[in-house]
Amino acid sequence: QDQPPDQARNVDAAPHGQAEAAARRVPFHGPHQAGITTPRPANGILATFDLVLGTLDDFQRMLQLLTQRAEFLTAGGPVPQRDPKLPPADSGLLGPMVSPDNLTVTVALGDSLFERQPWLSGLKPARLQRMVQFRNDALDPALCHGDLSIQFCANLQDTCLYALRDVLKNLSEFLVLRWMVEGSVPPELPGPDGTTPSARNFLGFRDGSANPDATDAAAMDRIVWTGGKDEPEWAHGGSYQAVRIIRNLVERWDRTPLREQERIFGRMKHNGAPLDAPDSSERHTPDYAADPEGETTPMNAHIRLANPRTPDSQKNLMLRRPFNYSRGAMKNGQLDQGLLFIAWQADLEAGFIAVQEKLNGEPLEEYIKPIGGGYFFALPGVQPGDYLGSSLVNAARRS
Ligand SMILES: C=CC1=C(C)c2cc3[nH]c(cc4nc(cc5[nH]c(cc1n2)c(C)c5CCC(=O)O)C(CCC(=O)O)=C4C)c(C)c3C=C
Ligand SMILES: [Fe+2]
Repeated sequence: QDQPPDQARNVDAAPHGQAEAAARRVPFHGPHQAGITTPRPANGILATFDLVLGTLDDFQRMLQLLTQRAEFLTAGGPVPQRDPKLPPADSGLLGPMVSPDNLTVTVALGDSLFERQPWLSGLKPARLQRMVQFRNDALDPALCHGDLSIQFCANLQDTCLYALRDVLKNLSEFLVLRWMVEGSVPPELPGPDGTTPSARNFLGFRDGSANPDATDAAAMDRIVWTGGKDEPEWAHGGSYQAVRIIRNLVERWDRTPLREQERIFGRMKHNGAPLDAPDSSERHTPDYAADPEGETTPMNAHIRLANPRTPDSQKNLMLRRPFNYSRGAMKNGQLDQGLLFIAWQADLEAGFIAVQEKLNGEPLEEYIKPIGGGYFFALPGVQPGDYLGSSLVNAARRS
């Protein structure tokens, strides 16, 4: 239903005909948090925070407040009007009526929180650890780690920024912003043949072609959601988040022959098809068994290293949900562009870490430079009336 433009700025700000998109909601409540297997909208922010907490009560209060703000932001509604002698209730970025705009707010905890807070001792998810440097990394400490990560995704970047500012304002007592990266992806829209091509990254290749099907609940239970006796009971239904800020050396890439670019990824640039079936489509499954020496798809091609498609490599699957970022120019005159890589998995070691170890030394390294990121654990989902992380707080009270 149309909103008057002066009442709903994120409807007003949307391109003509997009008002319906601004009114769309992604349910906040459920067995798992939204923003992981839900469709990726065009914009995202990954922000991490250091927490200022004295006691477990503070932690509980912080989680309750964060849940309340996320409930409001993802559902939308009128902004309370206050006495003008007081600061306004919000930033005003979206006007007096906030539209949900497909916003998701996904909350995850970092290793440092569990290591520092005595009342969380013994409750850390089994695979959560501090990200260490891989061989091609040039990590900037100011862009790494954090006690808490919040991923904001929405149709419009204004909506993500509004949500971030709302959280900063309402939780200023507990949260200190550590670093953040804003990203975007071209909208994934069905083409003339009815199929939906994956968005392209800043190296010009389709990204996401071989992702597992996020609508397949059984596959997600296996690949994305934590469970099983290895993990503490409170953590069931969560997911490990691997975040990497990966610069793309785009000037060097743009001077690289097309054939070489395609051999580096193992896919055709124009349609994303694997090299062994160049006229097929990005959804075609490559047949590496028919190419044991790597004559068609080099053995060190990115996709072949990342997923050799053997029975054994099934355990290394993950769900990638990245955004492109562009942050203007660097002092040396190069573009500051790259991939805000975000991957979700049930087992961080078998997923991201094992795959990154296989990718170490790949030819793509000449064109990319990881500069930051961290590992986090997304809390299980929340039901109405409850708050995010209540299972952890209850476990901490029992221990
Ligand atoms: C450790 C995990 C991975 C990192 C880091 C990574 C970085 C990275 N990837 C691209 C571009 C593409 N990646 C593609 C496929 C792909 N990548 C990973 C993992 C990491 N990538 C996996 C598991 C896969 C799927 C492999 C498969 O199952 O066949 C592709 C091909 C299209 C697709 O399936 O998405 C591209 C293109 C960049 C640019 C990058 C760092 C900047
Ligand atoms: Fe990749």
